Amino acid sequence: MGKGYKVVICGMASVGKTAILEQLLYGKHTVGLEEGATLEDVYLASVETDRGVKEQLRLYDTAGLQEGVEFPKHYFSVADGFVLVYAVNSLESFQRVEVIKKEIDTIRDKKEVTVVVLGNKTDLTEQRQVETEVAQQWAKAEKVRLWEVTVTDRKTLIEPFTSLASKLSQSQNKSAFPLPGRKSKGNNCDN
Ligand SMILES: Nc1nc2c(ncn2[C@@H]2O[C@H](COP(=O)(O)OP(=O)(O)OP(=O)(O)O)[C@@H](O)[C@H]2O)c(=O)[nH]1
Repeated sequence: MGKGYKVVICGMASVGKTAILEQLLYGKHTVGLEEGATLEDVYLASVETDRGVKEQLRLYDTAGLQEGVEFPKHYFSVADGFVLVYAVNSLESFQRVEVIKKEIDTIRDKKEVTVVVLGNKTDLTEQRQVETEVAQQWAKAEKVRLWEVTVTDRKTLIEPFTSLASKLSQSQNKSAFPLPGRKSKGNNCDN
């Protein structure tokens, strides 16, 4: 078992942050049910990386951001990673993710953080306001990975969190004990 990582889930209100976590971890969210707005909840998850190692993630489900309210800065000091969530049926929620990503970039000089982006609610095809192509181009320019997902299909949620856990463990291993002066021969034993 590896060390734990703190991951903050953020985005506008009602994009499905809580639903994603409940569905991913317990497979039990029923879409469309009215839920109270989140203040902050912490979920503990054990996620398998692409190397087959289990990593502990502490997932902080944050309060949905309201119009004109900034993302609380104290999360920046605790987070090892971020999951930015928008809903594909809300252009405003995508624009909000763009803003949060810029804010995260301002702390990157001081700290290494991993960011992944989820475009949720793809089942609402008729209501789509954010095109896949536009979102993916933005993600490419920002050098982050973006997945379109829907809580109605739990399978879509697995890969983003596996990828996140893998990136977190890679980046921390990279920075934990650098070996000055040694060059990788491409086939080194690191496990
Ligand atoms: N159709 C559809 N509805 C979804 C999906 N994901 C979430 N919802 C619904 O959207 C509503 C809001 O979901 P929440 O998980 O409460 O959203 P949130 O982002 O945690 O909201 P706050 O706690 O206010 O920040 C709920 O009724 C969910 O069932 C989805 O993929 N498709």
